Amino acid sequence: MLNDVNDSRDHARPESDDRNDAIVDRVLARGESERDSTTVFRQAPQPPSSFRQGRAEALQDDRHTSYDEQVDGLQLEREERRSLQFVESLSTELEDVTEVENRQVRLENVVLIGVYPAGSQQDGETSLQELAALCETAGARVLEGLLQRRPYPDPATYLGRGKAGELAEIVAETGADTVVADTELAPSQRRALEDVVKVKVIDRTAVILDIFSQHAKSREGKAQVELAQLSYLLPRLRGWGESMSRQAGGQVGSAGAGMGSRGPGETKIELDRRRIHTRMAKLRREIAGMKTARDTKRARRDRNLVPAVAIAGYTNAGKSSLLNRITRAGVLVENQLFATLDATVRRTETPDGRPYTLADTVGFVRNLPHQLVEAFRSTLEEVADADVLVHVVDAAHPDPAGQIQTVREVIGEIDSRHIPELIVFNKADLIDGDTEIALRGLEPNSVFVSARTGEGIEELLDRIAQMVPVAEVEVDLVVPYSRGDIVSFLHDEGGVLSESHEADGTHLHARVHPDQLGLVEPFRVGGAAAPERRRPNVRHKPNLEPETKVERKLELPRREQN
Ligand SMILES: Nc1nc2c(ncn2[C@@H]2O[C@H](COP(=O)(O)OP(=O)(O)OP(=O)(O)O)[C@@H](O)[C@H]2O)c(=O)[nH]1
Ligand SMILES: [Mg+2]
Repeated sequence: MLNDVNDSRDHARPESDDRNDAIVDRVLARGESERDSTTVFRQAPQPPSSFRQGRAEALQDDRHTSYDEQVDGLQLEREERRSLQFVESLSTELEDVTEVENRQVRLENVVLIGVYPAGSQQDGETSLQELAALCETAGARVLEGLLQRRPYPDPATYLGRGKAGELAEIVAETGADTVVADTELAPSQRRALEDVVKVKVIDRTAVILDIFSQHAKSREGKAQVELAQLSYLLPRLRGWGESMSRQAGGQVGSAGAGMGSRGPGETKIELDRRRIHTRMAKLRREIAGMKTARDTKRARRDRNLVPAVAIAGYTNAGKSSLLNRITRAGVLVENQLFATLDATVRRTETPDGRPYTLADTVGFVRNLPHQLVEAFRSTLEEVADADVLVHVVDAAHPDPAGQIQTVREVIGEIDSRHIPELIVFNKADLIDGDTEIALRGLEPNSVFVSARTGEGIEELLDRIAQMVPVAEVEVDLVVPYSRGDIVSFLHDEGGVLSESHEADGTHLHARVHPDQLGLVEPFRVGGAAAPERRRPNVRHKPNLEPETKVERKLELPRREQN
């Protein structure tokens, strides 16, 4: 776990204050000279607690989480995760401050790199900010971010030759031990870049896989992540072991081996391909088995005709917070990317008392590794099988349109574009009027809410209620000619499927809302109800209290009889 054994740079580092000053100086100097195509947006690292605040876009400060705290049943898990982050020293073991400094728990200090084509600097920066948030979520500390403007990445070293040399200097200056590229690197690019910068090089996909492997809790989630990691590693087997052992000094396979190498770590990497294939096949079988159990559960829900609403959206948009706000479910809320990996399903009701299920789901992210989409397909089925998608968007994010597009792409990948979608802009407490107008222009039918303040939640619930399909019952009726009011009522409500006029009255085959069953009951023939089916809720009137509704229906025939 301790890296002082292997890494001589640690010993050579100045005291942290000096180090900060040096980095501040360098960043400022670079900012002034605005060296050609390299942008450095990263500020100097500060002490861990404040380091997180007000920077990487996906992360906000944690000061206001108290309302989550009250309802969150998973504080323990949260504490456990927090303890993984920013562990600076083993202060209980050693008294001497300087020694403590040197005996850092292995925690990566990373430098980020990205390449963007001319004209998309903003995109490049947003993406790099997000990569910073991802790295921090994985437990690393981000020292610097470099962007190079190039029409396309260098096929050999990703960054151009010259920039790669500059990167090597920065890595040496900052004492970084890992470089993270904002892309999916080809295995050969990674090796070539490692040879230049002399430290471990990983890519965005490896970071995301690492977060998933740290956060996976359920058996199914763990199996899915391992499968995704193995399929990512397979084409990268050659050369990986060699560069890893160079970096980690031969330490392999432990949780301390760092980002990109946890989970099925380096010991597994050394397995030959065939054994990896065997393992993958086994995982696939296991996942398929677990999927059957999940399907059964869902089928049971289906039989009860409880409509399903899935909360989908970009990672960190506030999906779990919304679920908590709506159902007081106690779902883990974290100012972290991919806090949620297992779908949580809760039962709740519309304001007029119709039950539906509400599922929290895994967040999406740009360039979500396709191995993960593949592996999480069964979890994503919670989305695919939903009757309504509540698509949560972080209103305060710099690029909400990009997030919406990314989420819709993934929704498309799992063949779910046909599901009615409600766009919900969350974190309304953080935006000003102009932003709201712009967002309304982007998505005119959207709802604005704040899971934090509760603003807009009632409107959201009404809108969901309008979209939740109504379970309907098909009935056969013989209505005496004296009760033409019933026949016209059914016609008005649009539920008549067939109608014929016989000697004993009007024979009707009709679909009725369960609330109307009492009304038609006296005229039903054939006993048992025909199978129920769902259809879109076109007739539902959300403002009607249940009592009023029943009254109205009972009154209607009587009144019109006379
Ligand atoms: N200001 C503000 N912050 C919010 C609001 N809703 C959620 N947050 C914060 O946003 C962060 C992410 O919230 P989560 O509910 O974990 O987001 P998520 O979409 O479930 O994220 P993943 O599970 O990681 O995909 C947390 O720090 C929340 O406290 C809101 O309405 N206003
Ligand atoms: Mg969540």
